[in-house]
Amino acid sequence: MSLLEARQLRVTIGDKTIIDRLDLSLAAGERLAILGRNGAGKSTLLSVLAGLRKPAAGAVLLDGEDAALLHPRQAALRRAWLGQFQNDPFGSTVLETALTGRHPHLGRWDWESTKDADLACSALQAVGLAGMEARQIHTLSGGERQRLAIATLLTQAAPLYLLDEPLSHLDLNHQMAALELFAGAARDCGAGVVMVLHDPALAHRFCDRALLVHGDGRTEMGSVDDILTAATLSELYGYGLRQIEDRGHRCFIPE
Ligand SMILES: Nc1ncnc2c1ncn2[C@@H]1O[C@H](COP(=O)(O)OP(=O)(O)OP(=O)(O)O)[C@@H](O)[C@H]1O
Repeated sequence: MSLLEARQLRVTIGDKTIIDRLDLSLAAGERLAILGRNGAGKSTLLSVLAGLRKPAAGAVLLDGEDAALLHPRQAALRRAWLGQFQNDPFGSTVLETALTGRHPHLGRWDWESTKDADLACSALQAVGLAGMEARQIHTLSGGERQRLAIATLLTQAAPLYLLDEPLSHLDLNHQMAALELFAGAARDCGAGVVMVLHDPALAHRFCDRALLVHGDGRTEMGSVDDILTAATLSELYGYGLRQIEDRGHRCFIPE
């Protein structure tokens, strides 16, 4: 069964259709990149795929069940969603924040267990935040806050990750580390990963398939080898690109 399925999906913002008749299916271990211009509707589509926003038509299935019918807790056990912005209205430590990833797994009156704390600590270690557990989140740098958001997602340990610009605020080293982490989750644990990316070279390197969102209802999907080409991307972004291959990796240089 697919971790994620979209059937004849239509997504609108006001009276504008941004996605029309989209069918997609994501199996365990698969990684899909979503690319498109600013404002094309990538975040809106991702929130529909997460079951956080209703489609205008069609359906989203999470592990075979209609996302619209799932209780938020059930949805959170099936998918972990990384939004573009982190809201921190209250003071909290790094460890407390990472532990919120366990909340969908706990009963109404349960406290987090030692096992939950161990999971959170190993996720913090995986993103290079070990030793910062007691720090207040307001004291973190932008990149550290983004890595904490990723650690919180890993602590949630859902079978499907929906990531909206997971590389925001990250330097090159941490960008590669974050992408390697999700590649490992897909390879070793069979996690499905859908990520909105702005770098087609990283999408080619770290994903199996790509979905191009044109912003007027049209979408194109295919294997990264087939669809991430200078021709398709030049049209997508409205800017001429040249393609370079190096040791199996594909790069795109603006003309
Ligand atoms: N509630 C709203 N009211 C009016 N316009 C909206 C609303 N929500 C989104 N939009 C508009 O819909 C369009 C799509 O937004 P979305 O955030 O999905 O784009 P995106 O492809 O993720 O862009 P970016 O690459 O800049 O993050 C944008 O033009 C945005 O301004």
